[in-house]
Amino acid sequence: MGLKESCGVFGVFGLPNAVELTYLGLFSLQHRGQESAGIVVWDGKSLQEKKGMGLVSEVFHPSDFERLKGHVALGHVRYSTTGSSSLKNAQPFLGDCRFGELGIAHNGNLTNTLQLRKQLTRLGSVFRSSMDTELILHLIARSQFDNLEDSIKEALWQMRGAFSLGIIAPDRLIAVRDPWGFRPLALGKLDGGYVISSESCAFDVLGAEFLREIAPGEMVVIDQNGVRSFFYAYSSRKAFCVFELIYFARPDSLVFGNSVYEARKKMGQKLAAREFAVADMVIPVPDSGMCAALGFAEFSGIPLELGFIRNPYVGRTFIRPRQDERELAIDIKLNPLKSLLQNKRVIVIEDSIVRGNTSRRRITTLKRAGVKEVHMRVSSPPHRFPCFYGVDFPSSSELVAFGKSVEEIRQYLDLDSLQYLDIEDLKEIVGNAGKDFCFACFNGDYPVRIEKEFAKNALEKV
Ligand SMILES: O=P(O)(O)OC[C@H]1O[C@H](OP(=O)(O)OP(=O)(O)O)[C@H](O)[C@@H]1O
Ligand SMILES: NC(=O)CC[C@H](N)C(=O)O
Ligand code: SF4
Ligand SMILES: [Mg+2]
Repeated sequence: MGLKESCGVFGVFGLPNAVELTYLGLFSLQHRGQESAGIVVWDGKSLQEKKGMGLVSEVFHPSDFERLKGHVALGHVRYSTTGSSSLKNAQPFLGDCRFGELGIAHNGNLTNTLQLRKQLTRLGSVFRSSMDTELILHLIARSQFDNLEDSIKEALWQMRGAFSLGIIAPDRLIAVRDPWGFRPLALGKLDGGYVISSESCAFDVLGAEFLREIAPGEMVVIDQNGVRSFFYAYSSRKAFCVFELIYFARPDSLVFGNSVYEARKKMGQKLAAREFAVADMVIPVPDSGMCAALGFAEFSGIPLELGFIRNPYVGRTFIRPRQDERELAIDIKLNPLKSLLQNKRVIVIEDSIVRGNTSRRRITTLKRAGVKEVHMRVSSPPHRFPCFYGVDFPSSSELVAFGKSVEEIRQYLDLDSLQYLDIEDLKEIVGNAGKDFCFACFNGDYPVRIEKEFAKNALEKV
């Protein structure tokens, strides 16, 4: 995992070991964000927090579980998309207002960030972070309503773009999904309490029961009286992020009504249905190419082999600043199995090619291992446009497929052949002809308008 992620949100209501459970939940969501992590707990009097830079295992220590006690907790793992990767921007983001202390955990990206920041600054708001997430807290605090739930609603009415939120308040946990439904968020039950999570895989680990996904435009309030839910807004256009199914989410999660594992296998099957190359074996690029490769091999009858051996101790390849160090890190992560590959014609299954650096390097190492022909099959269409909804994809000019035909990409990557998943096939796999999904990074059709001047560091300079 590494090049592109989204954040993870996890919360617990009504269980005495809420912090431990949230820690375990965040562990299962680690693939969604590796820059910083945090947990906030309601201890009956106030909100207590622990946040830090790095992985969940690096941020929390046994002593934190002694100090942080309570039955309501909210956690977050961050991959920055608005604002720098720094401690001031670690989440959940806390603030004290007339409704008491609030903590917000956000997955997504607001698309009217600059407009809201200008508006709030004019009203006298003072900011502590450079995140879009902080704007939400200010909007709630400034609401005309005299109760928290209506104030949150009023804030939500002013927000555009992608936001799956967990909000912790005195004795309350609130979960919200934006009306387009860009990012996932699910509700579960554990013993006498409730849990919310970006992905259902975290429920399985805790032994929690998956109740349902929170719906687009829905707000769920959990307190001593149980669970209440209502719709605060409606959009006829839905925009579930199709890339959650292709890459971000874990295969053992259920996202947007789809089993991620099954969806990925089908992507592989669709690729195989259009296959023309003659090959000795199919090899996945671990980790995320695995499920599609299974589907491809099953459909085509070409044997599946583990041509790349994964070093389980290598995580984040992208933090190496220098190109030569990056290449070394890529090589350390996956090593081609020479004895298997020598003189063979292989079909390599990858889930996506973004900048092309990783893929180019992988192909070089395969050739060095003696592979005769490398045919690459990608279980997504070519990435030609940036994402503004919670994934830090590079600008168009950095995308290897931008302005290039598939044949030009093939030449650039030095492949014997290259095929991408057809966008129509992808739409068929996700159901309802893809009408409820966002495909903007593939086709440039942005479901929610983007501010022209937006940049990841836009609030850094204001
Ligand atoms: O645009 P490129 O530079 O060619 O990179 C594309 C690769 O990056 C991602 O994998 P990554 O190694 O980050 O994580 P994974 O182990 O989860 O697949 C993705 O799955 C591709 O394999
Ligand atoms: N990837 C995300 O969901 C990021 C959430 C929020 N926009 C931030 O930058 O912190
Ligand atoms: S642009 Fe791509 S990554 Fe971003 S929300 Fe849409 S489908 Fe997902
Ligand atoms: Mg990969």
